[in-house]
Amino acid sequence: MESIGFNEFMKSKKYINLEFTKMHALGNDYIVFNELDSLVVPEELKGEFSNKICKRGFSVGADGVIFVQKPSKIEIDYDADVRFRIFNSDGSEAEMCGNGIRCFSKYVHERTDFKNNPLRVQSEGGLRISEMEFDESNKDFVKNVRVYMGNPKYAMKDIPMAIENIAEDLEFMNLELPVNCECLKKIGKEALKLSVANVGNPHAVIILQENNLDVEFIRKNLNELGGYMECHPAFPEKINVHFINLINENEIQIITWERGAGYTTACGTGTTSSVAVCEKLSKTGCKVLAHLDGGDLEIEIVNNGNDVYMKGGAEISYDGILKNL
Ligand SMILES: N[C@@H](CCC[C@H](N)C(=O)O)C(=O)O
Repeated sequence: MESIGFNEFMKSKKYINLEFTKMHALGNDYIVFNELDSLVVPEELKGEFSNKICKRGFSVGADGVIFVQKPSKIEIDYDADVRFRIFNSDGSEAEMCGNGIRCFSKYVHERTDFKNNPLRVQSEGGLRISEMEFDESNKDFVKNVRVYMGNPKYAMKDIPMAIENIAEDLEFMNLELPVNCECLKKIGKEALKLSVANVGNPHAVIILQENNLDVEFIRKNLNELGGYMECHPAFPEKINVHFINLINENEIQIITWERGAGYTTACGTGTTSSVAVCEKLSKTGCKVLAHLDGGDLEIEIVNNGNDVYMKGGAEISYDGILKNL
Protein backbone atom coordinates (compact mmCIF):
# COMPACT_ATOMS: atom_id res chain seq x y z
CA MET A 1 0.00 0.00 0.00
CA GLU A 2 1.49 3.36 -0.99
CA SER A 3 2.07 5.86 1.83
CA ILE A 4 -0.52 8.64 2.14
CA GLY A 5 -1.18 11.36 4.73
CA PHE A 6 -4.03 11.05 7.25
CA ASN A 7 -6.19 13.79 5.69
CA GLU A 8 -5.80 12.22 2.27
CA PHE A 9 -6.69 8.85 3.84
CA MET A 10 -9.83 10.34 5.36
CA LYS A 11 -10.94 11.75 2.03
CA SER A 12 -9.95 8.81 -0.12
CA LYS A 13 -12.90 6.84 -1.52
CA LYS A 14 -10.84 3.72 -1.13
CA TYR A 15 -11.12 4.03 2.63
CA ILE A 16 -14.80 4.67 3.20
CA ASN A 17 -17.21 1.85 3.91
CA LEU A 18 -14.73 0.08 6.16
CA GLU A 19 -16.22 -3.04 7.70
CA PHE A 20 -15.65 -3.52 11.41
CA THR A 21 -16.93 -5.59 14.31
CA LYS A 22 -17.61 -4.00 17.68
CA MET A 23 -16.69 -6.30 20.58
CA HIS A 24 -16.22 -6.11 24.30
CA ALA A 25 -15.00 -8.19 27.20
CA LEU A 26 -16.42 -7.10 30.56
CA GLY A 27 -17.28 -3.74 29.02
CA ASN A 28 -13.70 -3.07 27.87
CA ASP A 29 -14.64 -2.38 24.25
CA TYR A 30 -12.78 -2.68 20.98
CA ILE A 31 -13.33 -2.04 17.27
CA VAL A 32 -11.98 -5.01 15.30
CA PHE A 33 -10.67 -4.86 11.72
CA ASN A 34 -9.79 -7.92 9.68
CA GLU A 35 -6.44 -7.40 7.91
CA LEU A 36 -5.79 -11.06 7.11
CA ASP A 37 -6.03 -10.51 3.35
CA SER A 38 -4.71 -6.96 3.12
CA LEU A 39 -4.14 -3.88 5.28
CA VAL A 40 -7.32 -1.91 5.96
CA VAL A 41 -5.41 1.00 7.49
CA PRO A 42 -1.83 1.85 6.45
CA GLU A 43 0.61 1.03 9.28
CA GLU A 44 1.80 4.62 9.72
CA LEU A 45 -1.79 5.88 10.11
CA LYS A 46 -3.09 3.24 12.53
CA GLY A 47 -2.47 5.40 15.63
CA GLU A 48 -4.23 8.51 14.33
CA PHE A 49 -7.02 6.41 12.84
CA SER A 50 -7.60 4.58 16.13
CA ASN A 51 -7.63 7.82 18.10
CA LYS A 52 -10.25 9.26 15.75
CA ILE A 53 -12.68 6.33 15.63
CA CYS A 54 -12.45 5.66 19.39
CA LYS A 55 -13.89 9.09 20.28
CA ARG A 56 -17.21 8.37 21.96
CA GLY A 57 -20.04 10.54 20.70
CA PHE A 58 -18.12 11.57 17.59
CA SER A 59 -17.39 8.19 15.98
CA VAL A 60 -17.84 4.51 16.80
CA GLY A 61 -16.30 5.01 20.24
CA ALA A 62 -14.22 2.42 22.10
CA ASP A 63 -11.32 1.86 24.48
CA GLY A 64 -9.17 0.77 21.54
CA VAL A 65 -8.81 -0.80 18.10
CA ILE A 66 -7.72 -4.35 17.26
CA PHE A 67 -6.26 -5.45 13.93
CA VAL A 68 -6.33 -9.14 12.98
CA GLN A 69 -3.23 -9.86 10.89
CA LYS A 70 -1.16 -12.72 9.54
CA PRO A 71 1.93 -13.50 11.67
CA SER A 72 5.11 -11.71 10.61
CA LYS A 73 7.47 -14.69 10.41
CA ILE A 74 10.61 -12.56 10.31
CA GLU A 75 9.98 -10.82 13.64
CA ILE A 76 9.38 -13.94 15.77
CA ASP A 77 11.20 -17.14 16.75
CA TYR A 78 8.03 -19.15 17.49
CA ASP A 79 5.12 -20.46 15.40
CA ALA A 80 1.93 -18.46 15.44
CA ASP A 81 -1.42 -18.84 13.65
CA VAL A 82 -2.41 -15.17 13.71
CA ARG A 83 -1.09 -11.79 14.83
CA PHE A 84 -2.80 -9.47 17.33
CA ARG A 85 -2.30 -5.72 17.15
CA ILE A 86 -3.89 -3.36 19.66
CA PHE A 87 -4.08 0.43 19.71
CA ASN A 88 -5.36 2.42 22.69
CA SER A 89 -8.02 5.12 22.26
CA ASP A 90 -5.31 7.82 22.45
CA GLY A 91 -3.65 6.27 19.38
CA SER A 92 -0.68 4.64 21.18
CA GLU A 93 0.09 1.03 20.29
CA ALA A 94 0.17 -1.38 23.26
CA GLU A 95 2.10 -4.64 23.37
CA MET A 96 -0.73 -6.72 24.79
CA CYS A 97 -4.32 -6.59 25.96
CA GLY A 98 -6.01 -9.37 27.94
CA ASN A 99 -9.63 -8.49 27.24
CA GLY A 100 -8.68 -7.65 23.66
CA ILE A 101 -7.03 -11.01 23.03
CA ARG A 102 -10.18 -12.85 24.19
CA CYS A 103 -12.27 -10.72 21.79
CA PHE A 104 -9.67 -11.34 19.07
CA SER A 105 -9.66 -15.12 19.65
CA LYS A 106 -13.46 -15.32 19.52
CA TYR A 107 -13.46 -13.22 16.34
CA VAL A 108 -10.79 -15.36 14.66
CA HIS A 109 -12.57 -18.61 15.55
CA GLU A 110 -16.10 -17.49 14.64
CA ARG A 111 -15.37 -15.21 11.68
CA THR A 112 -12.28 -16.55 9.87
CA ASP A 113 -10.91 -19.85 8.54
CA PHE A 114 -8.41 -20.15 11.43
CA LYS A 115 -10.12 -22.80 13.55
CA ASN A 116 -7.06 -24.02 15.50
CA ASN A 117 -7.83 -24.58 19.15
CA PRO A 118 -5.60 -23.78 20.98
CA LEU A 119 -4.85 -20.73 18.85
CA ARG A 120 -1.27 -19.47 18.85
CA VAL A 121 -1.23 -15.70 18.79
CA GLN A 122 1.68 -13.39 18.00
CA SER A 123 1.41 -10.23 20.08
CA GLU A 124 3.93 -7.42 20.42
CA GLY A 125 4.35 -8.71 24.00
CA GLY A 126 5.23 -12.27 22.90
CA LEU A 127 3.41 -15.55 22.19
CA ARG A 128 -0.01 -15.98 23.80
CA ILE A 129 -2.09 -19.16 23.51
CA SER A 130 -5.90 -19.04 23.57
CA GLU A 131 -8.04 -22.06 24.39
CA MET A 132 -11.62 -21.61 23.28
CA GLU A 133 -14.47 -23.02 25.39
CA PHE A 134 -17.76 -23.50 23.54
CA ASP A 135 -21.41 -23.10 24.32
CA GLU A 136 -23.02 -26.48 25.14
CA SER A 137 -25.89 -25.94 22.69
CA ASN A 138 -23.84 -24.33 19.90
CA LYS A 139 -20.36 -25.76 19.40
CA ASP A 140 -19.37 -22.90 17.03
CA PHE A 141 -20.07 -20.22 19.62
CA VAL A 142 -17.05 -19.29 21.75
CA LYS A 143 -18.28 -18.73 25.29
CA ASN A 144 -15.06 -18.33 27.26
CA VAL A 145 -11.42 -18.03 26.35
CA ARG A 146 -8.61 -19.24 28.61
CA VAL A 147 -5.38 -17.51 27.64
CA TYR A 148 -1.82 -18.45 28.48
CA MET A 149 -0.51 -15.03 29.52
CA GLY A 150 3.20 -15.88 29.68
CA ASN A 151 5.76 -15.35 32.38
CA PRO A 152 5.41 -12.10 34.37
CA LYS A 153 8.54 -9.98 34.86
CA TYR A 154 9.11 -7.79 37.90
CA ALA A 155 12.58 -6.19 37.55
CA MET A 156 12.47 -2.42 37.10
CA LYS A 157 14.35 -2.66 33.81
CA ASP A 158 11.60 -4.95 32.44
CA ILE A 159 8.74 -2.56 33.21
CA PRO A 160 10.48 -0.13 32.37
CA MET A 161 10.78 1.84 35.62
CA ALA A 162 13.64 4.17 36.50
CA ILE A 163 14.47 5.90 39.79
CA GLU A 164 17.78 7.65 40.40
CA ASN A 165 20.25 5.60 42.48
CA ILE A 166 18.11 2.44 42.42
CA ALA A 167 19.54 -0.58 40.58
CA GLU A 168 17.51 -1.55 37.51
CA ASP A 169 17.51 -5.24 38.56
CA LEU A 170 15.47 -4.49 41.69
CA GLU A 171 11.99 -5.98 41.79
CA PHE A 172 9.89 -3.05 42.95
CA MET A 173 7.49 -5.00 45.19
CA ASN A 174 5.32 -3.18 47.70
CA LEU A 175 7.84 -0.35 48.00
CA GLU A 176 7.22 3.34 48.50
CA LEU A 177 7.24 5.59 45.47
CA PRO A 178 7.26 9.35 46.16
CA VAL A 179 4.18 11.01 44.64
CA ASN A 180 3.15 14.61 44.29
CA CYS A 181 -0.57 14.47 43.72
CA GLU A 182 -3.03 17.01 45.20
CA CYS A 183 -5.70 14.50 46.30
CA LEU A 184 -3.08 12.49 48.22
CA LYS A 185 -1.45 15.59 49.69
CA LYS A 186 -4.84 16.59 51.11
CA ILE A 187 -4.81 13.43 53.22
CA GLY A 188 -1.15 13.88 54.15
CA LYS A 189 0.39 11.30 51.74
CA GLU A 190 3.60 11.95 49.84
CA ALA A 191 4.29 8.35 48.81
CA LEU A 192 2.35 5.28 47.69
CA LYS A 193 3.33 1.68 48.33
CA LEU A 194 3.16 -0.11 45.00
CA SER A 195 4.42 -3.08 42.99
CA VAL A 196 5.12 -3.38 39.29
CA ALA A 197 4.82 -6.23 36.79
CA ASN A 198 5.13 -6.65 33.04
CA VAL A 199 2.97 -9.30 31.34
CA GLY A 200 3.77 -8.06 27.85
CA ASN A 201 2.68 -4.56 28.86
CA PRO A 202 3.49 -2.66 32.08
CA HIS A 203 1.36 -2.38 35.24
CA ALA A 204 1.53 -0.70 38.65
CA VAL A 205 -0.42 -2.48 41.39
CA ILE A 206 -1.48 -0.46 44.42
CA ILE A 207 -3.01 -2.45 47.28
CA LEU A 208 -5.47 -0.21 49.12
CA GLN A 209 -4.99 -1.90 52.51
CA GLU A 210 -1.20 -1.36 52.29
CA ASN A 211 -1.82 2.37 51.85
CA ASN A 212 -4.69 2.96 54.27
CA LEU A 213 -6.90 3.94 51.34
CA ASP A 214 -10.39 2.76 50.49
CA VAL A 215 -12.53 2.18 47.39
CA GLU A 216 -14.56 5.34 48.02
CA PHE A 217 -11.44 7.52 47.98
CA ILE A 218 -10.21 5.90 44.73
CA ARG A 219 -13.57 6.30 42.95
CA LYS A 220 -13.76 9.94 43.98
CA ASN A 221 -10.22 10.77 42.86
CA LEU A 222 -9.64 8.28 40.03
CA ASN A 223 -9.25 10.80 37.18
CA GLU A 224 -6.66 12.83 39.07
CA LEU A 225 -4.81 9.93 40.68
CA GLY A 226 -4.96 7.59 37.66
CA GLY A 227 -3.81 10.32 35.27
CA TYR A 228 -1.00 11.32 37.64
CA MET A 229 0.28 7.76 38.16
CA GLU A 230 0.04 6.86 34.43
CA CYS A 231 2.51 9.65 33.65
CA HIS A 232 4.66 9.45 36.81
CA PRO A 233 8.31 10.28 35.91
CA ALA A 234 9.42 6.82 37.17
CA PHE A 235 7.67 5.23 34.16
CA PRO A 236 9.29 6.40 30.92
CA GLU A 237 6.78 4.46 28.78
CA LYS A 238 3.85 5.35 31.07
CA ILE A 239 1.96 2.67 32.99
CA ASN A 240 -1.43 1.02 33.56
CA VAL A 241 -2.56 1.52 37.17
CA HIS A 242 -4.67 -0.82 39.30
CA PHE A 243 -6.10 -0.22 42.77
CA ILE A 244 -6.66 -3.49 44.62
CA ASN A 245 -9.12 -4.13 47.40
CA LEU A 246 -8.15 -7.43 49.03
CA ILE A 247 -11.30 -9.41 49.87
CA ASN A 248 -9.93 -12.81 50.88
CA GLU A 249 -7.28 -15.31 49.77
CA ASN A 250 -9.20 -16.12 46.58
CA GLU A 251 -10.95 -12.86 45.71
CA ILE A 252 -9.93 -9.31 44.97
CA GLN A 253 -11.65 -6.22 43.63
CA ILE A 254 -9.84 -4.05 41.08
CA ILE A 255 -10.40 -0.48 39.93
CA THR A 256 -8.41 0.27 36.81
CA TRP A 257 -6.88 3.27 35.08
CA GLU A 258 -5.38 2.31 31.72
CA ARG A 259 -2.43 3.83 29.96
CA GLY A 260 -3.74 5.49 26.80
CA ALA A 261 -7.41 4.89 27.62
CA GLY A 262 -8.13 6.19 31.16
CA TYR A 263 -10.83 4.53 33.26
CA THR A 264 -12.01 1.22 31.81
CA THR A 265 -14.47 -1.27 33.29
CA ALA A 266 -11.85 -4.04 33.22
CA CYS A 267 -8.28 -4.79 32.16
CA GLY A 268 -7.21 -8.39 31.50
CA THR A 269 -3.46 -7.82 31.59
CA GLY A 270 -3.98 -5.61 34.64
CA THR A 271 -5.92 -8.36 36.41
CA THR A 272 -3.23 -10.89 35.49
CA SER A 273 -0.49 -8.60 36.85
CA SER A 274 -2.48 -7.74 39.98
CA VAL A 275 -3.02 -11.39 40.89
CA ALA A 276 0.61 -12.25 40.05
CA VAL A 277 1.75 -9.49 42.41
CA CYS A 278 -0.74 -10.39 45.18
CA GLU A 279 0.32 -14.03 45.02
CA LYS A 280 4.02 -13.11 45.07
CA LEU A 281 3.38 -10.96 48.17
CA SER A 282 1.38 -13.84 49.75
CA LYS A 283 -1.73 -11.67 49.87
CA THR A 284 -3.70 -14.25 47.84
CA GLY A 285 -3.38 -17.85 46.70
CA CYS A 286 -2.72 -19.07 43.13
CA LYS A 287 -6.35 -19.18 41.98
CA VAL A 288 -8.15 -15.89 42.25
CA LEU A 289 -11.52 -14.56 41.15
CA ALA A 290 -11.13 -10.87 40.37
CA HIS A 291 -14.17 -8.59 40.55
CA LEU A 292 -13.88 -5.76 38.04
CA ASP A 293 -16.44 -3.03 37.38
CA GLY A 294 -17.53 -4.86 34.19
CA GLY A 295 -17.64 -8.40 35.64
CA ASP A 296 -15.37 -11.19 36.85
CA LEU A 297 -12.14 -12.75 35.57
CA GLU A 298 -10.44 -15.95 36.74
CA ILE A 299 -6.66 -15.95 37.09
CA GLU A 300 -4.56 -19.02 37.77
CA ILE A 301 -0.85 -19.01 38.58
CA VAL A 302 1.11 -22.22 38.09
CA ASN A 303 4.69 -23.44 37.90
CA ASN A 304 5.93 -21.44 40.93
CA GLY A 305 4.63 -18.17 39.56
CA ASN A 306 6.25 -18.60 36.17
CA ASP A 307 3.10 -19.18 34.10
CA VAL A 308 -0.19 -17.36 34.34
CA TYR A 309 -3.59 -18.12 32.81
CA MET A 310 -6.58 -15.79 32.46
CA LYS A 311 -10.11 -16.99 31.76
CA GLY A 312 -13.20 -14.99 30.87
CA GLY A 313 -15.82 -14.23 28.25
CA ALA A 314 -15.93 -12.00 25.19
CA GLU A 315 -18.90 -10.68 23.19
CA ILE A 316 -19.64 -9.48 19.70
CA SER A 317 -21.89 -6.40 20.03
CA TYR A 318 -22.52 -5.63 16.35
CA ASP A 319 -21.03 -5.46 12.87
CA GLY A 320 -20.78 -2.06 11.23
CA ILE A 321 -19.64 -0.13 8.22
CA LEU A 322 -17.65 3.02 8.87
CA LYS A 323 -19.01 5.66 6.46
CA ASN A 324 -17.16 8.70 7.61
CA LEU A 325 -13.90 9.05 9.47
N1 LIG B 1 -7.52 -3.29 28.37
C1 LIG B 1 -6.39 -4.07 28.13
C2 LIG B 1 -5.04 -3.41 28.07
C3 LIG B 1 -4.92 -2.45 26.88
C4 LIG B 1 -3.54 -1.86 26.70
C5 LIG B 1 -3.11 -0.94 27.81
N2 LIG B 1 -3.95 0.21 27.93
C6 LIG B 1 -1.64 -0.53 27.60
O1 LIG B 1 -1.38 0.56 27.07
O2 LIG B 1 -0.75 -1.29 27.97
C7 LIG B 1 -6.42 -5.42 28.82
O3 LIG B 1 -7.53 -5.95 28.98
O4 LIG B 1 -5.38 -5.98 29.11
